[in-house]
Parts: sequence; structure tokens; C-alpha cells
Amino acid sequence: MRAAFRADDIRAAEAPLLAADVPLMRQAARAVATRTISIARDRRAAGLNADILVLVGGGNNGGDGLWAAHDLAQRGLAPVVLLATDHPHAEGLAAARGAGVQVVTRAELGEDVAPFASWFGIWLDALAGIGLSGPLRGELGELVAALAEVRQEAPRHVIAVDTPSGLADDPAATRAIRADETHTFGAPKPALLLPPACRAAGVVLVHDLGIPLDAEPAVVELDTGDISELWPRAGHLDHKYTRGVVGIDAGSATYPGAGILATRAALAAGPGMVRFLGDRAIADRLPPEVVTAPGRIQAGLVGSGTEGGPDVAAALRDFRERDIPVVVDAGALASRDELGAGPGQLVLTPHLGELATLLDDERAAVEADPVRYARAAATEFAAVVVAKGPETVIAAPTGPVYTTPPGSPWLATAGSGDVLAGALAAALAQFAARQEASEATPPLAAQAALAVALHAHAVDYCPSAPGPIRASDLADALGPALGALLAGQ
Ligand SMILES: NC(=O)C1=CN([C@@H]2O[C@H](COP(=O)(O)OP(=O)(O)OC[C@H]3O[C@@H](n4cnc5c(N)ncnc54)[C@H](OP(=O)(O)O)[C@@H]3O)[C@@H](O)[C@H]2O)[C@@H](O)CC1
Ligand SMILES: Nc1ncnc2c1ncn2[C@@H]1O[C@H](COP(=O)(O)OP(=O)(O)O)[C@@H](O)[C@H]1O
Ligand SMILES: [K+]
Repeated sequence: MRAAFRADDIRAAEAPLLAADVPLMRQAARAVATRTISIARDRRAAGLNADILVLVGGGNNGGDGLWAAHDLAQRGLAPVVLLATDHPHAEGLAAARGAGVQVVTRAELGEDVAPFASWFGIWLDALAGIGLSGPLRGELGELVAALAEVRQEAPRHVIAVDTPSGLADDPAATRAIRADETHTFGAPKPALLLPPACRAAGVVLVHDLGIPLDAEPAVVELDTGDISELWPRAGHLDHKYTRGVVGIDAGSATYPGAGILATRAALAAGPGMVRFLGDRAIADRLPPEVVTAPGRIQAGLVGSGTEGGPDVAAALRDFRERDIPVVVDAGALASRDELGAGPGQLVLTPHLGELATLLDDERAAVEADPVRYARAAATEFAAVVVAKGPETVIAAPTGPVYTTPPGSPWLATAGSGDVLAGALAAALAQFAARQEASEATPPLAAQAALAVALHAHAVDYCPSAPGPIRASDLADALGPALGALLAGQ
């Protein structure tokens, strides 16, 4: 699990340490310098340009860069500082100069700044960090835009100091120099874990520097370790009804496969029973352990492989009236009258196009800021929203936004969403059963995130991995993937 905190919360948490003269900047700079030395060594060994340019702005982020340049010079390297401010961190600048670091100013370079920067094979981006006030503006904005272009031209290694400059709280901010790795201090910032900004951060490495963070996280990223820890396990005294019963009404004459895939996925993801309550013709094609008789269920799935309509709306109404968690997928998202406040907890699973339709907006706008739209839909429909895309974000009306490490792009295959829907319903049924047994369970959004993480992890267990996968293999792979995680592998 990784938790991201807003800049203000990180600032508040570091304040007492700074007041006690804990040398956070020196520690941060050392971490960056140590990593830079190893990158430079590797690039040199590979015959690549290993000259180091440190991009330095006016605040403490620039201070980190200057101290890192100092540390690098002391370790025998020859970094060059590009000073993009007229009010640099004075102590850091004196230290860098004292260690013999060459300093070039933005003003000296004038129009030549881009060609100058292109000489260097390694960039440390210390222009701005969590002191950012709104979107990048003015000269710093122009510099970042120019360097972002240069960065694309030739292979070079970019290390972002704390954040790629220009990214902090807002995941929709995208003007930044794309980093290969971001060394972030205290804790990740929201934009480092959320799309689309996270695509500019590269690998995010956290140096906590002993900063205690007890604010509510803005973002929680759940991974396979959390599945191992939190996914319900069958206990000695369990029987099938205490392990969770899933009800599925999915698939249609046009898309029967979706009902089959969702059901197979639900079977593989660990519940005590799966009831298929949809189209009889689909029921005949399901594995023998699927129960087609009506009866009690602890979570439902409706809509995968349907185009909506009165029957789907009726199925959604029926599931809701049971006052259980209900996964609302594909065609069921069009049943507007059945969404919103009412009995049962809804988990909506739109891809970004469906999310745009739900909110009467353009797909491009949603792609540019999926988190905001997921939260807006969660609020409007009083639901958990699983906004599916290259990175999936999960939002409830309040509380942290959940996400998972990005999944394999091979997940972008027809039927993959149906598999996720089945896994989600299975997860919700198992957690609901645990709740009935008075056990503590994670919030609904976290339960959903665990299913999203399992779905992505199961790719590795498909017979064709690491190549392209088929959704039916993915559905069956959920079982072995989950089994290995529960066994601690
Ligand atoms: N937290 C921790 O654990 C630790 C924190 N530490 C470090 O401190 C950093 C925070 O430092 P900070 O508060 O001094 O601000 P910072 O990020 O350097 O930004 C200020 C610069 O950005 C500029 N600027 C701002 N907004 C702008 C805009 N919209 N558009 C354009 N420019 C804008 C602003 O310009 P100015 O207003 O000065 O003209 C100034 O140059 C933090 O990220 C981390 O690296 C570590 O040392 C130790 C551990
Ligand atoms: N580029 C990608 N990288 C990783 N995961 C992806 C990518 N594109 C789509 N996915 C995932 O694949 C699934 C596709 O679901 P969906 O769009 O409903 O497809 P379908 O309706 O064909 O089943 C979602 O879980 C989504 O997050
Ligand atoms: K930075």
C-alpha cells in the first residue's frame, strides 16, 4: 500500500522536524545524489552520455537540487547547475559553489537554454516541488515546456526531485518534464499516483525521512500485498453461505459471452457460491457448479454484456431492493432511474467513455481528469465509481481516492471488463459475508480496489503471459493468482 498526501499535509507534518533542525534537505539531497551516482555509473558503462545537469528553481526544491549538486561534486562528479531563478536557496548555492560546481544562469543562456540542456545525458529536475501554487506559469512554465520537448528528442535519464516540477496535488496538471524516476520525500503526492499526471513521474521512490504523516491520505494505492493481507480467507468453520454468495444477471442474446466471463471470473475469485440469474440460454453454457436457482445473495452484478433496457433496469431494481452491494456494469449504467440514493450500495464500473456519458460530458474531458469525473459521478449517484482505463481510479463521494499499480496493457481486450465485473462482485460478496460475521472490513472503495488489483495481477497467470491474453484465460487465472497471494507467494 502506498498513500499520497496533499502538499499542505506534508508541509504541516515536516514543520516540527524543521523546527527541531532535523536536516531534511540534506537527507533528501543525499538520497538523490546517491541514486544519480549509480545512474551515471551505469550510463558510462553502457557508453551513454553521463553528464549531469541540475535544474534549479527558487524554493527549497531548488535547495535540494543545489545540495545534491554539492554532494555529487564531493563524490568526484562534475554536475552543472542551471539556475532558473534570481532568488536561489542561498545556503545550497554557497555549498554547491564551495564544492566547485559550475553554475550557469537562465539569463546567461537566453535562447540557448534548450540546446545547452540537450548536451547532458542526466537531468535532475529541482525546479519546483510542493511549493507550487496552481498550474505552472510565467518563465518557469515556459522553461518546463521547452525542456519537456528537448527531453523527448534524445534518450536521457531524468530524475525528478520530489515531483516532476509542475505536478503536486492536481493529477490533471500535465505540463512537466517526463521523469524516468521520481524521488519523493515524506510521502507521494497525489499527482504521482493518479492519471494522467502519474505518467510523467516514472518509477516513484519514496524517502520518508522519518516525517510522521497522520492526516487522511488523499490517495491510497492498493497492491498485491494488500490482497494477501485483506482478501477474505476460508476459515475452518465456514460453509458456502458464510463465504459469500454472488448473484449475477449479465449477458444478452447479442453478448452472451459477457455473462459467461463474468460468472467464470466470480467463481474463480473465491466466493462460496455463484448464482446466475440471467438469460436461460446463457445459464445452459455455464460450468456445473453455477447455481441457477434463485435465493439469497450477498452481492450482485448486473449489466455486463447488455445494452440496458427494461429487463436490465428491473434486475438492478431487484438487486438493490435486497439492500446488498451491487456492481452496475455496461448496459445497466444506462438505467438512470435505478441509480442514485436508495437501498443497497452501488459500485459503478464505467470505462472513461461510459463515465463521460453518465455525466453528459465529452470523453476527452474525462480522459484529461478522470479523478475529478469519478468523484463527481460518485457524488451524483451516491456510489463507488470504478473508472476503468489504463490506470483505474476508484472514488466514493468522500474519503481517499483509491488506485492500483498500472496493469498490463494486454488487459485492453474484449471481455476484460466483464471479468473485472465478476471479480468485483465476488469480492463484495465475500467482504459482505465477513461483515455479517461481525468482522472488520475495508471500505467499499477499498474492496473494489482489491478486486481491480487482482484482475491486473491475474494477467501473469494466463497461459500466454507475458504475451497477449484472452479474457476467458484471465477469468480462470484469477483463482491461481489469488491462491498464490493468499499463500504469501
Ligand atoms: N516535505 C519534505 O519532506 C521536504 C521538502 N523539501 C523540499 O522542499 C520543497 C518545497 O519547497 P518550497 O516550499 O520552498 O517550494 P518549491 O517546491 O521549491 O516551489 C517554489 C518554487 O516554485 C516556483 N513556483 C511556485 N508556484 C509556481 C507556479 N504556479 N508557476 C511557476 N512557478 C511557481 C516559485 O517561484 P517564485 O514564487 O519564487 O517566483 C519557486 O521558485 C519540496 O518539494 C522538497 O523538494 C526537502 O528539502 C526536505 C524534505
Ligand atoms: N492500456 C491499458 N492498460 C491497462 N489496463 C487497461 C488498459 N486499457 C484497458 N484496461 C483495462 O481493461 C479493462 C477493460 O474493460 P472494458 O473497457 O469494460 O472492456 P470490455 O467491455 O471489452 O470488457 C478495464 O479493467 C481497464 O482498466
Ligand atoms: K521538482
